[in-house]
Amino acid sequence: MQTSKIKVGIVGGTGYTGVELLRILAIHPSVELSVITSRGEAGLPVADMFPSLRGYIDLSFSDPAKSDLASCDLVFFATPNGIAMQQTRELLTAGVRIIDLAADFRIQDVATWEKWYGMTHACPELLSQAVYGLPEMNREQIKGAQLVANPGCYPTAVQLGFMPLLEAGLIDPQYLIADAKSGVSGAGRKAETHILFAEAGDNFKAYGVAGHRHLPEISQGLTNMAGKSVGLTFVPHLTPLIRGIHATLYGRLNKEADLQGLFEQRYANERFVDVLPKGAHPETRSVRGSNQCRIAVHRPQGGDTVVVLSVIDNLVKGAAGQAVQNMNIMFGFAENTGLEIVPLLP
Ligand SMILES: NC(=O)C1=CN([C@@H]2O[C@H](COP(=O)(O)OP(=O)(O)OC[C@H]3O[C@@H](n4cnc5c(N)ncnc54)[C@H](OP(=O)(O)O)[C@@H]3O)[C@@H](O)[C@H]2O)C=CC1
Ligand SMILES: CC(=O)N[C@@H](CCC(=O)OP(=O)(O)O)C(=O)O
Repeated sequence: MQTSKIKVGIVGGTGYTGVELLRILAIHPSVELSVITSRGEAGLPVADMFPSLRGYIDLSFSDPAKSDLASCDLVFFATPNGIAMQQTRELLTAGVRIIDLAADFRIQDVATWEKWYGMTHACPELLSQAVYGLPEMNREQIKGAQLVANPGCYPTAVQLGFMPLLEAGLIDPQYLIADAKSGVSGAGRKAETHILFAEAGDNFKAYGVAGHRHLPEISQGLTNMAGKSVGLTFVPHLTPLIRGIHATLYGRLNKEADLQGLFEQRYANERFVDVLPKGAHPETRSVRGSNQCRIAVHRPQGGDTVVVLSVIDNLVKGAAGQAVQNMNIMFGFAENTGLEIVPLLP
């Protein structure tokens, strides 16, 4: 159990997951924020860019190339894929622990990673020591980890929804369907045409049906849960929400079971997974701004198809909140420290 404050750095403080980390860490009692980087905004007070943080954060952005990350106890990378891996070896050698919110260390098989991410991995030798940071699955390994790969947003919602069923061997692992919808903040803060208000507003579309880079990440996790290979169809959609992911998951039951009881029991001790009463339909706004995943399990008309509904806030349980949950576990803080956030309504 760590008693003094830890020094924390954030690489990528101007993006959506970066500012969400700042919102949560600004009032975390065991954290002293010491570095927040931006390549383009070095020198600018953080609160000038994000007035929501006025009175909470006095630091200015610093240039990542000139920042003293090595003096931190922990560095979060809230950067695009392929950035954290360039500095990981050096930081780990300096004794700094790392949580990467991007995908550099999420997939254990380097050939699979290189195929889906279209780049050469800078430190494949470190993959075996990276722990996949889904606490509900890997809590014990996260405790001792120096390097945590924070899960993707869709992978968090999908894996938490399928986990009880696959662990119990209740569904055919070769026939899994994840139909998932994301808010636009999932695409990040950079300017891109498809996320302009006039393109994404009042619109709804699927994308990446032929193959999205979260497919191998989700398949890897589901394979570990099932103990055998899985067949997954994953279809993401873009919705005109700012925050939120809604995953509708389908599986084929291969034996009778009390599904409601199974989910309630599996997540009974999980602070951030809420199993709703039988027949409920979780809404994205019931988790907005919070680290909660809310799940409901259905069996339409009592048939052999199980339908799981899983909602998260992509920026919190799908990114920054889960990263702080992992930090709390790594440093021996109570797992919910800084994360008791009531969702925002309406
Ligand atoms: N948005 C979401 O819902 C989720 C995002 N993620 C992942 O988290 C990571 C961050 O996402 P998000 O915050 O949305 O992205 P943004 O595009 O909003 O922000 C990216 C940040 O990275 C910084 N950055 C970009 N290139 C570099 C570089 N070469 N060196 C250092 N810093 C750099 C940018 O800062 P500057 O240009 O000022 O230096 C910016 O602060 C991504 O890997 C994303 O896939 C994961 C789960 C959910
Ligand atoms: C709506 C949207 O565009 N979502 C992003 C995924 C979210 C994300 O940030 O990807 P990681 O979790 O891998 O980091 C996408 O589909 O590319």
